[in-house]
Order: sequence, then C-alpha cells, then structure tokens
Amino acid sequence: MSPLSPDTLTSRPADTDLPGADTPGTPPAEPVLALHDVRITDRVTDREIVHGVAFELLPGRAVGIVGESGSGKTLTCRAALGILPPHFEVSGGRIDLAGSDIATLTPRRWTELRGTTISAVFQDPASYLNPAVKVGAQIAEVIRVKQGVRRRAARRSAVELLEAVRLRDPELVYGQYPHELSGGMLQRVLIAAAVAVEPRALIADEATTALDVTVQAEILDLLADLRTRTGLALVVVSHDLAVVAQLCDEVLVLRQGEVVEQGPTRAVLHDPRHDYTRLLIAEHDSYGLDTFLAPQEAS
Ligand SMILES: Nc1ncnc2c1ncn2[C@@H]1O[C@H](COP(=O)(O)OP(=O)(O)OP(=O)(O)O)[C@@H](O)[C@H]1O
Repeated sequence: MSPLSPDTLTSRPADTDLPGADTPGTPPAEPVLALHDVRITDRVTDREIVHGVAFELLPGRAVGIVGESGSGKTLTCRAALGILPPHFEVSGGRIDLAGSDIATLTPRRWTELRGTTISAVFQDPASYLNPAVKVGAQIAEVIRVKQGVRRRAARRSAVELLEAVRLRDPELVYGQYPHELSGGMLQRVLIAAAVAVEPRALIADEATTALDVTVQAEILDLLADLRTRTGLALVVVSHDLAVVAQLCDEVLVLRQGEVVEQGPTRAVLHDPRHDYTRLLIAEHDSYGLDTFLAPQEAS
C-alpha cells in the first residue's frame, strides 16, 4: 500500500506539525541534506560559478532557492544529486546526504541513495520519460526495481500513485503514452515517478515553470500535501519568488553564484535586506506572493 492516499491528501498550513519541527523533549532531527559552503567551479575555464551555498534541509521542511537565470540554482541542485555536468566540480565545502559526505560515496552507494533518499523533478517532464513506453509502465518499473516487488504489485502501486497525484482516471492514464498527456499531466506523472520509491527529499527545479498558472497552483498544492502527509523534505528552485513563497520555510536568494540573502521566507519577503531581493519581489509574476506580502497578523 502506498503511503500516499488520495483521499487523505489535503492542504494544511506549511509550518505546523511537521515531522522536522522541533518538539520539546525530542532530539532535533538529522538533516536529510546539508550543504556547507558549497563552491562549484568550471574546470575548463577555472572559474568559480557558485561561491558558497549553505543550508540544512530537515525532514518535512522546504528550502527555496531563487535567482535569475544563470545564477547557479541548477548547478547547486545537480551537485546535491551528484550529477554535475562533466567539467564542473564541487571545489569547496561539503554536501552531506542522510549524514554521509557525498564525496565519499561509491557509485554503487550513490545509485542506492538516489531515488530512495533523494529524487528530483525538473522542467520539461517529457524529456525524462521514454516516449515509446506507457507512462504507467515506466512508474511500475521504477517501483519494481527499487522495491523488488512483483510486476502485479508494482502495477497496483503505480496506479495508486497516479491517483495520489490527482490524475483523474489513473487506470486510463497508466496505459497512455507521454505524447497523449498535457504538460501538467506529465509533470504529475514525473512527480509520481519521483516519489514512487518514497525518497526523503525531493528537488523540484523549475518544476512548474512551463505550466499555466492554474496547473502550477495545483502542482504546488500537491507538493505541499506530499510534504505534510509523508514528511517529504523539499528543495524548491524557481526564478519566481512567488513559487517559493507558496511552499518554503526558508529561502536563499542567489545572484551570480552568490547568496545575497537567506532566511525564513516570511522575514525575507516582509523585510528584504538586499536590493536584488526587492527587485525579485517587484517582478514576481505568478502565484501566491500577495498573501505573504499582506500585512502580518498581530501575534
Ligand atoms: N552544462 C553546462 N555547460 C556549460 N555551462 C553551464 C552548464 N550548466 C550551467 N552552466 C553555466 O553555469 C552557470 C550557472 O548555471 P545554472 O544552470 O546553475 O543557473 P540557473 O540559476 O539554474 O539558471 P536557469 O534558471 O536558467 O536554469 C551559468 O552561467 C551557465 O551558463
């Protein structure tokens, strides 16, 4: 049985009762992912592209990375996933995944961790699916390989997941090819595939950028639900502060590889310290930021 039951996937405020939230008397949870002053260099040009990114991602929490195109958001994520493009390297700092320094992982251990501990959804979902294989079968195969279950059980879990990501008529979708689905449906399929093996952390890199505002809102709600329902930790990457405002407890503002501002999302949005953050707030264009910019209730 999948932990994601569609009838219990309901929205809740993002900052209450989360698995990572400290409870008096219990030891603080270990971060799923921790970046310590991570620097990334292009070996060909010997140019440092990312100049020191640090954050800790606790279970059930969400960290956002915002910044304009080329600021180093994707490279930072790819470093955390161990999939930097060939001529880039982590040239400083350290990345810990579930308590292990990823620089010490063997390729075999990486394969085990990728998917079960950390998974990712990128923009352009179609390019991550095999066009010649029905989408349900692709998810079922992930489940079969990672969980070692029989085909029939894997199929059942895949249909449950398609339902959990709120695709209507999941049995029908299971049998469809990628080209038969819309962008929003494909992104849900990718999220279903990414969470199929119950990762502890999910990186969503511009996962909703190509979608229209309504579908984007639905996908963001879905990610928020997964987080509250299953304790999934999220890294949310976007050029749009509104997307991050919708989901994240903490935000990092990157400009040209430099973190110019970092802090609790509400504090950064209400009282931005850096001109660049103010610019991003002024430029936001899609969904959800206005509620954060409304006057805060007196506590
Ligand atoms: N595969 C690559 N080959 C060469 N340069 C790259 C590659 N990937 C990234 N870069 C360069 O590294 C810098 C940071 O890129 P990155 O993709 O991390 O930015 P980003 O903030 O995610 O931007 P975007 O929002 O456009 O995806 C950019 O200058 C980019 O040109």
